[in-house]
Amino acid sequence: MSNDPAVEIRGLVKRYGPKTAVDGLDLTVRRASVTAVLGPNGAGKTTTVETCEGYLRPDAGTVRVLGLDPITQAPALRPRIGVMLQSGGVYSGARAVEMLRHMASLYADPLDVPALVDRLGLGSCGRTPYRRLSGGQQQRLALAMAVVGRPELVFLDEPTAGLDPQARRATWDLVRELRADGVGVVLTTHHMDEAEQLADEVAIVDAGKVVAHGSPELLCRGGAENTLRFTGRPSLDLASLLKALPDGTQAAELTAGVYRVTGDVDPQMLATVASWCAQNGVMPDSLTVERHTLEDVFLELTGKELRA
Ligand SMILES: Nc1ncnc2c1ncn2[C@@H]1O[C@H](COP(=O)(O)OP(=O)(O)OP(=O)(O)O)[C@@H](O)[C@H]1O
Repeated sequence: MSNDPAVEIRGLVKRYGPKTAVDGLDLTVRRASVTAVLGPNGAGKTTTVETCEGYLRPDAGTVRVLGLDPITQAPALRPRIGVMLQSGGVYSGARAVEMLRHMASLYADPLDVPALVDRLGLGSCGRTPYRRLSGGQQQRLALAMAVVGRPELVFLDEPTAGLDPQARRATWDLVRELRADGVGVVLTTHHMDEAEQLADEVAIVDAGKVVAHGSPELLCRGGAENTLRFTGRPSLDLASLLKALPDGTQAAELTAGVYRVTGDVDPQMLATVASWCAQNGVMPDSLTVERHTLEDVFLELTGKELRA
């Protein structure tokens, strides 16, 4: 398999009239990995993904998908990618399984349609016209259509929005299998747990730019300091504790006997605090490490106000 990136975006700009939806965005997506694109409403995620899919022409910058230009080399690219749109993109009168079979027939080496129908729980609605499917069934059919051709790369726009927990799990399992089979997956989501569960890389987009990019672990470690809390007797001498800890660490007594230490919380810090407690005859009733979640990092980077 090629080591070239699955997607390479440099300086992408996309405007709708006076509105700049994407504003100089850079992003590289590796092959055989799952990249989650997160961002507030209107951040430019769908616009970016649709540019990669060849539905939108960039106003500036370059986009390469599997090494190809999605606009000028669309005929070569289309058979190699799978696309699941937010709106489904399926003819409304078509029956679910017929549609999927038709899609499969367009590819040289498609997945087994009955097995896929079974996987995604679409068996009972196989003869139902698309417009009569429930929202969740439409989502699952759109996902099946995106993957049936065994693409090298799939774009999934909010694949689990509105799905029940079972369908969500089935979708996650399918995404993990795609990655294991060497498929690159780019998904947009508003579910932080989905990104934490599935993504090898997370790109946080705000106001048309990538404001953070890395593994969920890296973002949670680097984006914000973590916290250690412990309880002991009131009025401990925190100045002496801070002397034992690295520069930049902070400590506070939140309420009588409840302490918070903020900084680079690692095993060494934990050991230092425990040893300081031992030297000072303090028996902590509790000692907990509070890690920042992806949601904390997301809110820190993109703010807490609602977007228009
Ligand atoms: N066809 C269009 N015409 C005019 N403005 C548009 C069009 N499509 C998107 N926009 C605007 O561009 C900006 C980015 O939209 P986009 O759909 O890419 O955001 P998003 O990050 O996918 O949002 P969401 O999370 O709500 O799906 C928004 O301000 C949106 O209103």
